[in-house]
Amino acid sequence: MEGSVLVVNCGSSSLKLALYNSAEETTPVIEANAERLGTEQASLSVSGQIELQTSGSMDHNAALTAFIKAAESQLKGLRGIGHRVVHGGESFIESCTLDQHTIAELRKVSGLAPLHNPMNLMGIELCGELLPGVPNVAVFDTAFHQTIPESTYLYGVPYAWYEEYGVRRYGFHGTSYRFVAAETARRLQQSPEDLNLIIAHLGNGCSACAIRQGKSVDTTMGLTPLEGLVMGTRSGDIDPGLIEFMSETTKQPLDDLMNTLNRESGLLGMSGGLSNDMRTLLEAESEGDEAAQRAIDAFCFRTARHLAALSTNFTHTDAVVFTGGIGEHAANIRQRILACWKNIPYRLNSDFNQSNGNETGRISEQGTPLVMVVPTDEERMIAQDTYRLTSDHD
Ligand SMILES: Nc1ncnc2c1ncn2[C@@H]1O[C@H](COP(=O)(O)OP(=O)(O)O)[C@@H](O)[C@H]1O
Ligand SMILES: CC(=O)OP(=O)(O)O
Ligand SMILES: [Mg+2]
Repeated sequence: MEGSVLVVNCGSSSLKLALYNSAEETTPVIEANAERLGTEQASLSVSGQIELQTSGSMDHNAALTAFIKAAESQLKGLRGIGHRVVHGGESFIESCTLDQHTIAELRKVSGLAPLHNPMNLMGIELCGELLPGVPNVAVFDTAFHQTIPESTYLYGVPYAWYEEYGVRRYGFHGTSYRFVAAETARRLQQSPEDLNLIIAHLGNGCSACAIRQGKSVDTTMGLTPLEGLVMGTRSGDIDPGLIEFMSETTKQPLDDLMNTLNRESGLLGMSGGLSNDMRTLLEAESEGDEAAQRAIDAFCFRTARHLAALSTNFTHTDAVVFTGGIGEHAANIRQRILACWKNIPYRLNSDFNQSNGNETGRISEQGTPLVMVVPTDEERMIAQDTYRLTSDHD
């Protein structure tokens, strides 16, 4: 398929941009990676044929604007722009092209992914302004989880809440799971239909997913990307009664409490405000910081507990796969998570683990249950869908 496609992947505090010149390309011609957005320590780095390096105070909008300006000549005559959209609600079950009507529909579910959908919509609008006339495509995190059965996606609440308000578990990071499941099968030289996988996507947002024969059957995130594992700034699972208790005790309004659960909890909150970033916490821990250790220990235990729970979906698990920034790079964290999972004899090969996987991505000893590291590539998936949904000729 002809023409170039730009991919805009807005995470909660990151922005990944990639420009592809054809649908068959596995590596983009230009890549940009912005991290720690919304803080004083934000940075934007680029690889490929443009010059751009910025750091300091920067948000998603400033990073995307700087990139589009710097890459102006390469972005001429784009075939399409693919956007990651985290929450598609019940209306969007697969990738689609965007127009005023679909954008208005998306706005309605924005409150269900407060750290993401508003940024995703900002990216769509900014591209419409700075790159007018180019078709925009939305690729949803929720789409891959459409195969989760009702018994798994329902909460133990009145059924009318689901029927009337769409209260159910949706699941996120689906584009990542779609890529990693296919890539794992390719590396194992097996068909995805022959594999039962548990994938842990550990980045700023963290979730895990049970994939049976290529299809998502269970995942840890829910109605919103707040449920499940301990994350960078998000609490993950809590007792819902905690909200009433804290509201009555501290007289904080609901908005403030939700803000704390989304933006000031997780690794950041548990480390007493030290950091939401695993690299910083590991460094602090190695220097004897007890708060960092406490946060990391809780992160590892909660992750192991959820991975073990997901394994109830299978009679046999073919592989546990780590992905996302932490999953792909933090050997120490992978080792500690598996050490917390005591009823299965996972045994890592320390050379494989330290090098983030052998040639196939294996990190466990041969002859022991298979554990792998498989780097995700959400951008490539988004590019593929964008090529498919836009035409060869304008
Ligand atoms: N070498 C590393 N060691 C430990 N943690 C890492 C490393 N590289 C990245 N990370 C962590 O990965 C997380 C970001 O993950 P990433 O998947 O890139 O983010 P996002 O969810 O925004 O896409 C941060 O906590 C960061 O500290
Ligand atoms: C859904 C989600 O948590 O995304 P991210 O990891 O990019 O924050
Ligand atoms: Mg991410």
